[in-house]
Amino acid sequence: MTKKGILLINLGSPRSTAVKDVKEYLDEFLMDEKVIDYRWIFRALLVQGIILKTRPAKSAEAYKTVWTEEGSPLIVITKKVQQKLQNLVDIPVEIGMRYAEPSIEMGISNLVEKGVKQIVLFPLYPHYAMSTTETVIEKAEEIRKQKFPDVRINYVQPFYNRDFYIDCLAESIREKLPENFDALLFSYHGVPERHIYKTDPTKTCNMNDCCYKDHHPSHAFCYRHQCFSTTEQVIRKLGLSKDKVIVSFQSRLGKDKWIEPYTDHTLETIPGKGIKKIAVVCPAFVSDCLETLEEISVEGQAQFLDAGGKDFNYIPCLNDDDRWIEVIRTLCEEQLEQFYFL
Ligand SMILES: C=CC1=C(C)c2cc3[nH]c(cc4nc(cc5[nH]c(cc1n2)c(C)c5CCC(=O)O)C(CCC(=O)O)=C4C)c(C)c3C=C
Ligand SMILES: [Fe+2]
Ligand SMILES: [Fe+2]
Repeated sequence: MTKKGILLINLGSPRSTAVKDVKEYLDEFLMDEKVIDYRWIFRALLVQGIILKTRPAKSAEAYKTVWTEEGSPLIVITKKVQQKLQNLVDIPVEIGMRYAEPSIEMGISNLVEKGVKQIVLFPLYPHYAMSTTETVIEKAEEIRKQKFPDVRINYVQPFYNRDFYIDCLAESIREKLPENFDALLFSYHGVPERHIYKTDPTKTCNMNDCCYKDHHPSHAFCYRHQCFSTTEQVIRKLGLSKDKVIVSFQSRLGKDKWIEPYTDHTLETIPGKGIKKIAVVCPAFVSDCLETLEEISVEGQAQFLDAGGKDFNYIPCLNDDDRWIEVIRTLCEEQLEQFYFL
């Protein structure tokens, strides 16, 4: 029988917190045309001519605040997930990162060395975005065609609307919710608004009245829609009323308009509206990383408290929670079964 394997893909982190390593990482990341979708010359002018002059030093300082003895939290957590999943399944499990190392090519190559010919590749993002799921699949296909043409890959699809994932996320939030809170903030990673129009074939998403309200399958490519949909499903499971819930989008970069509302603006304005005690969860991320541990737990908390907030509770990502590992296993098994129909 053809040997199968699983490849878990996450975003990736710099090799170390040295400014040169952060610069190399940001160069690869931001020169990806699915992330900064300008014509090459304009992307190079912006990234190499402007962003890489100052951002690496600033980001390196931020990375230092979250870095662990074993390395970047994102990579350390992804390795733990790999180990736990490996204990549950009897086929090889490897990891790969879209940027920096271990690369997607290394991940595929490690599986191929173990005799694997059919790979289930799992981009570890609940929601579809051009800058995440799409770039992972494109990169993996490029590598497969060039270096491993006799290998087949099945891709795990975005899972933001799968019941068993929503159950798992809702339970992990329920366990960490403080007894008293004025609001639960769902802060998702943002994307430039333009990306939504590029990837939503229906072009129906009106930002002021996001297509998430329609729950129509043809809107599945609207990232903002998917984030609101996740929130709606989770709060239904938690039995929370909508007036206790806020959605916002974090981590914007550059001068373009990103999807709104922005998390930093939200954290600075809600204390003035009487919302003083909050819990914050970041469901666009399945592993804690710079954007959750530093931008939200440290910077975001400071913004909220400076604006008059009193109590800030960060709810961790799913990380290596056993229930999440089960979700991963189920999603991978669905794709493994698909090989039998080929
Ligand atoms: C969760 C999904 C993510 C989306 C969507 C996303 C889009 C996106 N990101 C940038 C720019 C940066 N993101 C950075 C870090 C970062 N981003 C994600 C995830 C998504 N990004 C993660 C998990 C991380 C953390 C990586 C880690 O090592 O912990 C960074 C680097 C850090 C910094 O300098 O701030 C940048 C830059 C853009 C432009 C974008 C969509 C177009
Ligand atoms: Fe939408
Ligand atoms: Fe990002």
